[in-house]
Amino acid sequence: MSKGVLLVNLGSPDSTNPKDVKKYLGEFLMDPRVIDVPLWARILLVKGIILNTRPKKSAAAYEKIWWEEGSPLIVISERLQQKVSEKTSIPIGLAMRYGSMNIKKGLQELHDQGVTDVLIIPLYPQFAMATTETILVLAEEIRAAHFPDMTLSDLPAFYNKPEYIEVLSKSIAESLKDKNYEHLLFSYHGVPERHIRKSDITKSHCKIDGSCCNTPSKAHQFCYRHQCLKTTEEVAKKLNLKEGSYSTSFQSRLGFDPWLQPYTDRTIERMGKSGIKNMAIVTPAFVSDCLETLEEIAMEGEEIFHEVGGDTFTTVPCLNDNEDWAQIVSNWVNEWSDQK
Ligand SMILES: C=CC1=C(C)c2cc3[nH]c(cc4nc(cc5[nH]c(cc1n2)c(C)c5CCC(=O)O)C(CCC(=O)O)=C4C)c(C)c3C=C
Ligand SMILES: [Fe+2]
Ligand SMILES: [Fe+2]
Repeated sequence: MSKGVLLVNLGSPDSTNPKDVKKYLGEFLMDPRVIDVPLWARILLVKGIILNTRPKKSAAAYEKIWWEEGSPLIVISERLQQKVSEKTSIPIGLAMRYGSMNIKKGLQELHDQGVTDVLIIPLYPQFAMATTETILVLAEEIRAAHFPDMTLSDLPAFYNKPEYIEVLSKSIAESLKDKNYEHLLFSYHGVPERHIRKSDITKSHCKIDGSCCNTPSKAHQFCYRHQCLKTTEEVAKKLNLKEGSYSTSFQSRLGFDPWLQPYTDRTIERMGKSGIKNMAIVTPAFVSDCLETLEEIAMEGEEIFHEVGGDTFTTVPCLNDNEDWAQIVSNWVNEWSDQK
């Protein structure tokens, strides 16, 4: 058995050209674990409605954050891959769930290096059907069809691992050390409430109310809401944040169904209106900065805050290729590769 690792992130379009953005969004939004409605309804919604209007708008947003080397999410993921490779002794591959750098290519590259035993690391701290689950299901389908002699295992969600909480807390503390802020908002990517109920393995625990996520349950192994709230709680403990000086919200909703609440844009607006002049925001559902952090939060979020009278709006960068973070991922890889 020869071991290797595949880091997997979400993906980005090949360029900011609306045609490339349309192709990418088509693949992403036709995923039944992202837009989880019957196929006919998904085709109607995605191909009939969303893809006729959204690609142009999204392309303009990507244009604002795109780097000379390409998509920030991909460039940052490549930098992390490089650092992890330097700290480990087995092949470290990188793939994206959607777009050109796909999982099949990633597994093929590892296969070509003689790897037969692969650890998949979904680059998401919290489990979600639309992220971790879709990666693992697709990877297994590809393995069965193209690499039958390979074995796959995966790193579970790390939302509450002490070493992750430690590095996240340290990076927040460092980026806010000279900043003046009255409130720290933890903004996570949202999901439709329906996704939480679907992922409930007990079929009865998740009520999406004030208490279910704080009541111990085996449902929490796959509950995105519980895991986001837990990440906030653990970081708040570590940083000694005072009750009331921080809160959690959910961003990036799409469509008309209820998504996890409170919504980030409305929370920012409410904070400005309530007289908060200086706020800071951190986005722990993302390990790499991307469209959703660089444009939706750092640009649009700041604009909303200023419109309602806010003064300073500080965004904490994601962990990206932070040395401590690369070291933690490398430690996870080394622990796994040292197992018999
Ligand atoms: C943190 C994990 C993510 C979850 C959960 C998630 C769910 C989810 N997303 C959409 C729709 C869109 N997301 C888009 C961008 C995007 N989403 C994530 C992560 C999660 N999504 C990332 C990292 C990114 C940025 C990619 C990049 O290239 O930088 C977009 C595209 C941009 C836009 O038009 O706004 C869409 C659309 C749904 C429906 C969903 C469902 C649970
Ligand atoms: Fe998303
Ligand atoms: Fe819950």
